[in-house]
Amino acid sequence: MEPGPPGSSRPTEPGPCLSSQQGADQAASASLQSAAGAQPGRHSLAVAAVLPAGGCGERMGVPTPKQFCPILERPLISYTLQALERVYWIKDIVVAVTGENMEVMKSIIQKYQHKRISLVEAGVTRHRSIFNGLKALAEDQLNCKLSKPEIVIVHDAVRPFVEEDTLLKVVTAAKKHGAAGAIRPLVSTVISPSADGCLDHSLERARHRASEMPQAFLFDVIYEAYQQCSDYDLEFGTECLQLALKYCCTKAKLVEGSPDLWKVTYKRDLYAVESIIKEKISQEICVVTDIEEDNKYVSHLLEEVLKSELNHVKVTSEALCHAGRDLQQIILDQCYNFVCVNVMTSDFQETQKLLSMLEESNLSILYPVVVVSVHFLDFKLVPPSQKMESLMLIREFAKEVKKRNIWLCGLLISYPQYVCTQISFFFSMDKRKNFLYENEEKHPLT
Ligand SMILES: Nc1ccn([C@@H]2O[C@H](COP(=O)(O)OP(=O)(O)OP(=O)(O)O)[C@@H](O)[C@H]2O)c(=O)n1
Ligand SMILES: O=C(CO)[C@H](O)[C@H](O)COP(=O)(O)O
Repeated sequence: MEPGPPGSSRPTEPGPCLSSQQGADQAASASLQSAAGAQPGRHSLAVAAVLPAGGCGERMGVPTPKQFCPILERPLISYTLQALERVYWIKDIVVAVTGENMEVMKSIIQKYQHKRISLVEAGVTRHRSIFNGLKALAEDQLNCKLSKPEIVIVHDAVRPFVEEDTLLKVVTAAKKHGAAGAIRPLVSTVISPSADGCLDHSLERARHRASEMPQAFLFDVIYEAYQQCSDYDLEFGTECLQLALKYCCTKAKLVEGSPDLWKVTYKRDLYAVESIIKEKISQEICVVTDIEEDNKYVSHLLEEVLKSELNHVKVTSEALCHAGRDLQQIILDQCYNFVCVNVMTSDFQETQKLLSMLEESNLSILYPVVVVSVHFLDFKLVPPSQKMESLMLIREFAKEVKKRNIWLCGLLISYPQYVCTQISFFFSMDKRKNFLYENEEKHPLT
């Protein structure tokens, strides 16, 4: 393991930023994006990623290496893999893991259905792990199913919140400059102690930056740098961009990254990751209904109420008709919260259709999906036995789909009063996070 500087920690507050990318870089980025968009799967620039995941997480102080620590019951590395594999123009993702954890990693890939992943044996330091990943991508490897990319992204397995936009920026800049990396402003000032433990000198904070990940390189540049670098570099180095500079005279372009790019290092970082994930999956609600005019009106009303009450949440409404093509897109885009309206039918048909679509999509393999099934009944006309039946029916569905990580709750609304009732109900949607994760036992079934 590479030694880190004593007492180092990640920045927690934003500071002064470097100016944004030059116009030329933006134009190059746009052209990469449009090429990718215009020709999915036939993108001319071959891009692969190497993920070092062979550390033991000493600073975290828990027996499980941090990349395998569970966040909402799913290992941290699975979130990072998801973030990368969603970017379709990344062709291969090579993950370096220790022999000891190889089987664990394989089972994670299988369980969460990760795609385009190849595994290599990690080295004893991060640089050695990265080098092993690069070797697997180099074309001189015999019997290798991987092919040499033009650009390689290097990204730590323990930085789960990398966005496509950032990846695109570093890849575009690497194509132009040979190397590129994400940076963040420093929060604390960096000082140099002398041998007697006293201050030798202090660096001017505004002139320095924290180097984060992802980084990207022309493959030939970084592979050459790793082949040439000394054992000392491999043992104690912490900066890939520096290797490209030192051994290939390639000056990396520095790209401003987002605050979420920090490296999970200490135990408290796991709590931060969990909060961010909960926040992210609470940001969108889709109101689903069928094509009946009445239902359209109701869903529109719900949408309006939700929008006005939850102004930080994106609210969409979709019809469940014609095999729900639009809805399928919403599911593909990973919305995890649904309100399903059943007005005309008394047997939760719409909800059942939605549940089938969700189950087919495998969305809930990655995160819990919440479905609120709203059912309008005119209680004056409906006998109590039918009310009970409806309640029992949805309770049974709920039990069944819970096994597949779908949280279903039902809301029976007396039709003549439904407008008032729905308003009070949607106030409580704001509490989705707490409702989901903290009050598991109180899962309401109205
Ligand atoms: N021999 C190693 C050491 C580290 N890494 C990986 O490099 C990334 C960043 O390293 P770091 O945060 O230092 O991870 P650890 O070495 O696991 O942590 P610590 O330094 O606290 O022991 C992590 O994804 C880690 O798994 C690796 O692939 N091979
Ligand atoms: O942030 C970095 C980017 O250059 C570090 O090099 C990288 O994450 C290594 O971490 P560590 O030194 O803790 O192994």
